Amino acid sequence: MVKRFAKVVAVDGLSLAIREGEVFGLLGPNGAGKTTTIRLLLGLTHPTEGRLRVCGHDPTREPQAVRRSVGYVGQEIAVDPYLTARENLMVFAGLYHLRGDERRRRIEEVLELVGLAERADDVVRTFSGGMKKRLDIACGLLHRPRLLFLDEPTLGLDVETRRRVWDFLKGLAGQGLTVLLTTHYLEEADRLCDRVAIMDRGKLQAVGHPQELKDGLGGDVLRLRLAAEAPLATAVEALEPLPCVSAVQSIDGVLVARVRSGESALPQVMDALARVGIGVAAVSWSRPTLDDVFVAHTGRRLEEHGV
Ligand SMILES: Nc1ncnc2c1ncn2[C@@H]1O[C@H](COP(=O)(O)OP(=O)(O)OP(=O)(O)O)[C@@H](O)[C@H]1O
Repeated sequence: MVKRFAKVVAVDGLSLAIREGEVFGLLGPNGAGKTTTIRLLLGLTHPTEGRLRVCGHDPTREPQAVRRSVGYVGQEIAVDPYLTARENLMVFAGLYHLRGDERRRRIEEVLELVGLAERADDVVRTFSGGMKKRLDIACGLLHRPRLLFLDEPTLGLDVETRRRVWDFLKGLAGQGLTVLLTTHYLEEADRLCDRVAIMDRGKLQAVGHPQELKDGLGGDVLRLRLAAEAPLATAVEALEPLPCVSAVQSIDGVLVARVRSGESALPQVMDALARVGIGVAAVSWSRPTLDDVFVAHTGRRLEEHGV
């Protein structure tokens, strides 16, 4: 599938199949094409090339059928802070043409599901960030969708609240709902998603279970901060021929080398750098992270972290 805007190819040859009941994450930096992908799936914009199907329907030709089968929760909190949780849900129920007993039943059902039944008649202004997000999600679940789209579900939430939202989303998926979310938080992709697709500049770089993607790199990742003024290109050239180094890149001023074992490679790496007169200011190594997977595919980092 391709989506081209005037000057930008927002989605470039994306091919994906999401499985029923999984939490699937689209992971990538700003501008990677994640939101555009969700807008395509919702039928809010149409592909320039290619076709897609959502719950058996073509969003371009049957947008109503797609919208009946899916729920959408945007980046911004959509609920009105001056209404109660129940009043907010009444507004959304109106959008879905739910009336009378059916409306009352569904509202009770989603309030239970998101754990807000006891706060149903409190104004949203008094809710925590996580509670507001859960109410937002409740609005997206009122029409009992099979698939829920979440655009950056924990953007701007603190770490503790973020974890609580993850647990809650895992619980929903455990009950059979399929969840497709976008994120640029590595930890979110790692902890929450059954599978992730790493996107960059509209292109799919890798798809798989987070652990599988990390294991795919093999070995350890060695990070070296060189002494001031040391030429990174020379350092890369010095390490490339070493048998213990399977790949080496300079990323944001840090030398990143993939090695079988950090501990055994380190002396050889230090020797090779010393031979070309390069000093090392700091060293660390670890098992690969999803950031390393991103680096391996794009040559850039998704998240900042030091050595
Ligand atoms: N309506 C539009 N018109 C022109 N360009 C667009 C439009 N929508 C998106 N783009 C461009 O397409 C690219 C992908 O944008 P998109 O919003 O899908 O990325 P994203 O991964 O969701 O990023 P973010 O995390 O910032 O939301 C960007 O370069 C963006 O500027």
